[in-house]
Amino acid sequence: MVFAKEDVDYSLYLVTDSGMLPEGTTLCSQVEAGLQNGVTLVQIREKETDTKLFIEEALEVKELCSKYNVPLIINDRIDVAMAIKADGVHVGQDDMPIPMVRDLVGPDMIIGWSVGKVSEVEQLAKWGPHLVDYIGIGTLFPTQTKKNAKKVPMGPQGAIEILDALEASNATWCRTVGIGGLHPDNIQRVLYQCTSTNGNRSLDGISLVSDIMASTDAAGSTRILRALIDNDIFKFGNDLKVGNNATPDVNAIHSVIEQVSQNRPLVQHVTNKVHQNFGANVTLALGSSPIMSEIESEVGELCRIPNATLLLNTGSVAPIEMVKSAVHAYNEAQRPIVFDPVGYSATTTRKSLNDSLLSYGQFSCIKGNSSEILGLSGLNSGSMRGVDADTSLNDASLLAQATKIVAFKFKTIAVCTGEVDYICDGTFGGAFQISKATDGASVDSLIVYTVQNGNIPIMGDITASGCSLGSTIASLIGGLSPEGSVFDAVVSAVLLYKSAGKNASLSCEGSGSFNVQLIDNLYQLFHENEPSKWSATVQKL
Ligand SMILES: Cc1ncc(COP(=O)(O)OP(=O)(O)O)c(N)n1
Ligand SMILES: Cc1ncsc1CCOP(=O)(O)O
Ligand SMILES: [Mg+2]
Repeated sequence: MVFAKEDVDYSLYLVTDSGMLPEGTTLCSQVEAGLQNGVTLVQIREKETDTKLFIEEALEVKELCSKYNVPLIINDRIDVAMAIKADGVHVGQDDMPIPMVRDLVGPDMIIGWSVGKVSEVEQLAKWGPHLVDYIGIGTLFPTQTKKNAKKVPMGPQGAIEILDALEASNATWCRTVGIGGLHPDNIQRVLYQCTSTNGNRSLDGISLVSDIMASTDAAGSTRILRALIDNDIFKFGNDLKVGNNATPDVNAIHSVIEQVSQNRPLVQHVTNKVHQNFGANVTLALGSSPIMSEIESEVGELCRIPNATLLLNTGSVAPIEMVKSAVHAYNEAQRPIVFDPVGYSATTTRKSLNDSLLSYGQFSCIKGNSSEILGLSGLNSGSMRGVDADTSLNDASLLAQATKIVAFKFKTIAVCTGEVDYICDGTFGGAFQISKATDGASVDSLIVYTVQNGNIPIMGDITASGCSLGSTIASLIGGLSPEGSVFDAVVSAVLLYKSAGKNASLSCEGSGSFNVQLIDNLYQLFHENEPSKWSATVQKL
């Protein structure tokens, strides 16, 4: 044992598989390319290899690892690990029980365990610090590498539950890596989102097989992974800076509207049928260009148009593959997405659809009614009648807490709508730190803002009024110049929408003319750009 357990660097953990080597490469050439370019830990995982060959290969890889001063872990085969004096072993839930493994390998060898459930964390905490040294949390995303994987991919939210369980059981010694379907397009998002709710813990690294082992340029692939982990390239989310979280003043709001007027964003709507026409008119009233496109092959072009923004309203009937392509394209182009999880938890179908999209992308803003935000926060499974909010849940402190949880869990700006709107910025400026999470900044330390303008019950008498707040937020975020503040844009959008709604409610004659007057008022308030005259108010809770 050359490595002190506490010094092991888990940040880029390569697991091997000779079954996927590209022509002209070998197990050793791929591992060495990884080691030369930033792999910090290696596991030999050769499911199809006979013992004799396994040992020969393990000894060769051991020599390479020693050359680069990187520890070597053996998968499944405790006997081989002991025979070749590897630095550690990795076992899963169906392999040899951990206490037996520790008895065999002694106190110094690193033991890794695959974990996918909170109960497994509770078990490792009961065993105490001398049994499991690190866990592989997964399967995070779908993967072709692990044959007959029993577990449904857990996504970042599943990993957060595991990190929370480690904190709850005070298993401070146990290091963590995520595994399963990890590639350059998702690792920064995973590292960013996967933090414990108390802000103390994030993943210590990522573990992967195919991205390096199946690569025709393993050196180049490793360099990309390394740069992403080290945050040298910052690639996910949007290219807009997040504000300092002070309550936006009239000047800040004026500036947001001015930027939108100048930049005239394209707002791609993937939304439900009821919202399509009204949402397009709201977008036009705000000096922006709507496009109600659900054509998969054009999202790549649309997201690259300057100031393009995606409003994703999951009441949509667009095919899930199209929606995923759109999320992927906008994330890759670093353009904002506003996510409206319509009817979250109203049915199991909607819940799993929304959960799968949420695990698939990074969203600049998540906007929902009280039932949707409560459901997403996990504080309430969301008693929803259809897609309308359950107004019996309008307890201010509960809604504020739910808004904070959603903001923190998804590292987004969360908006919970109702008579009072709650807004919370949980983005931490887009930064992530391996192992350090948010340095103790927790759900509880987030600030919630409320936007009020009295009750406007007629808002509920027209269709798509909630969905069109989504269009408004998307226009204002999308219209920002690079130095603009996303938080200011979200608050401005909520203030603008509530002020226009109030004005329209005072002058209309019924729901029909309210519909028209809401658009008129949005148009007038936007083009006048005198936020000091707006009737809605924002304050820190
Ligand atoms: C780092 C890491 N995490 C998880 C696994 C999976 O182990 P297991 O569940 O035993 O499955 P197999 O790898 O044996 O198929 C791993 N190997 N490494
Ligand atoms: C071994 C293992 N355990 C859970 S997923 C997985 C395979 C990960 O492979 P890839 O990085 O190619 O998705
Ligand atoms: Mg195993």
